[in-house]
Amino acid sequence: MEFVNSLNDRLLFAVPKKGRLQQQCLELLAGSDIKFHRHNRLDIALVMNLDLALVFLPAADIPMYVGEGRVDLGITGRDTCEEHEAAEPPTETTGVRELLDLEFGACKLQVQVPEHGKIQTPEDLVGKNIVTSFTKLSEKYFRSLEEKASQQNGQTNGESGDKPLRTHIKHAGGSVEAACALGVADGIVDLVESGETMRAAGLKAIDTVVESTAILISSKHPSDPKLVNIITNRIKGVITAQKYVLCTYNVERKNLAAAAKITPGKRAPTVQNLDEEGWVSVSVMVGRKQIAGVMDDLTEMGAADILVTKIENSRTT
Ligand SMILES: Nc1ncnc2c1ncn2[C@@H]1O[C@H](COP(=O)(O)OP(=O)(O)OP(=O)(O)O)[C@@H](O)[C@H]1O
Ligand SMILES: O=P(O)(O)OC[C@H]1O[C@H](OP(=O)(O)OP(=O)(O)O)[C@H](O)[C@@H]1O
Repeated sequence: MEFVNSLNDRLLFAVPKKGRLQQQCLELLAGSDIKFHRHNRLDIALVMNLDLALVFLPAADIPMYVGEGRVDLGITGRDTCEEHEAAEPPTETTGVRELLDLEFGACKLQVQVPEHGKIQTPEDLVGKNIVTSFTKLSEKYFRSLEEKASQQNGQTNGESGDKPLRTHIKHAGGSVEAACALGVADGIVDLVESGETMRAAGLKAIDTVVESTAILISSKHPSDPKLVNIITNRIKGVITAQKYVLCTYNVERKNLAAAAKITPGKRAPTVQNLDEEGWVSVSVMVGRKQIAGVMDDLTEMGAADILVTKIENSRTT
C-alpha cells in the first residue's frame, strides 16, 4: 500500500507487459533516458530520474486505462486504441489522444474470407457470421455496410425504411483464423502482418479496417502536461535518430549544387570551407535506408572522404 501511495505524485505511463510491442518499447524508454528497476512479478516500476512510474499492462487494455484518466500516457497499437474509441455511444473513457506514431509494430486489421469460397466482397458478408477479437470496430464496419445495403434494396424495391440485415459479430480471444474452417464464421476480422497465418488458414483479405503501428497516447487531461511534453520530445528524438544517419563528405565548391540535390538534408546541408582552395565540407542527415544509394551517387559526382556516423539522439523540427 505504501508503494501504491508513492505513485500519487507521479505521472503514470503504461507500456505493454508482453508481446510484440514490448521489446521496442523498452528500447525507446532506454533511448529516452527513462531509468527504472522492475521487481520480479511487479507490474509497476518507479522511474529513478523523473517523476514518473511505468505500469506494465496488456497492450489491448492500455487505451481503457488511459481513457479512464488515472494513467496519463501509454504505448500500444493503433488497432487497440481504435477498438476502444469505437464504443457506440462514446463513453466517459473514450477521447484518448494520439501523440506520436512510433513507426514500429506495423500490421493491418483486415476482413478475411475463405480463399476459394462464394464470398468475394465485404458486401457479401452482410447478414452473415463474423468472428473477431475487435468486436466494436467490426460492429461499426458492418453497420455501415448494412445501412448501405438496405438503402440500395429500398431504392430497387421503390420502398424506404427496409429493416437492415444484421451481421452477427462474435468475439474470440485468439486463434481467430480457425473460425471459418470450424464452421463458426463466414468471415473474420483479424490482424495481418506477414500474411503467413492468413494464407496457412486458407483465407484471403478483402478489405482493411485499420492500418496500425505502435503509438504514444495520452489521457484527455494528463496530471503533468509539461512532463508529457518532455517525454514526447525525448521519444521523438530517439525515433528520428533511429531513422537517420549523419553523412559528411568533401566536395569541390563548383559541384556543391549537384551534391545538395543528392543530399538535401532535413532542412539544408551544413557547408564549411575547407583549408584547401575551392573545396568545402558538407554534413547532412540522410535516411538510413537511402544511405547506400546516396554514397554511390556522391562518389559518382566526385565527392571525396565520405563518412557515415550513427546519430545517438536528436532534437529536430
Ligand atoms: N502479427 C501481429 N499480430 C498481432 N499483433 C501485431 C502483429 N504485429 C504487430 N502487432 C501489434 O502488437 C499489438 C499487441 O499484440 P500481441 O499479440 O503482441 O499482444 P499480447 O498482449 O501478447 O496479446 P495476446 O496475448 O492477445 O496475443 C497488437 O495490438 C498490434 O498493434
Ligand atoms: O500475418 P502474420 O505475420 O502471420 O501475423 C498475424 C497473426 O498474428 C496474430 O496472432 P498471434 O500470434 O498474436 O496469436 P493469436 O492468434 O492467439 O492472437 C494475429 O491474430 C494473426 O493470427
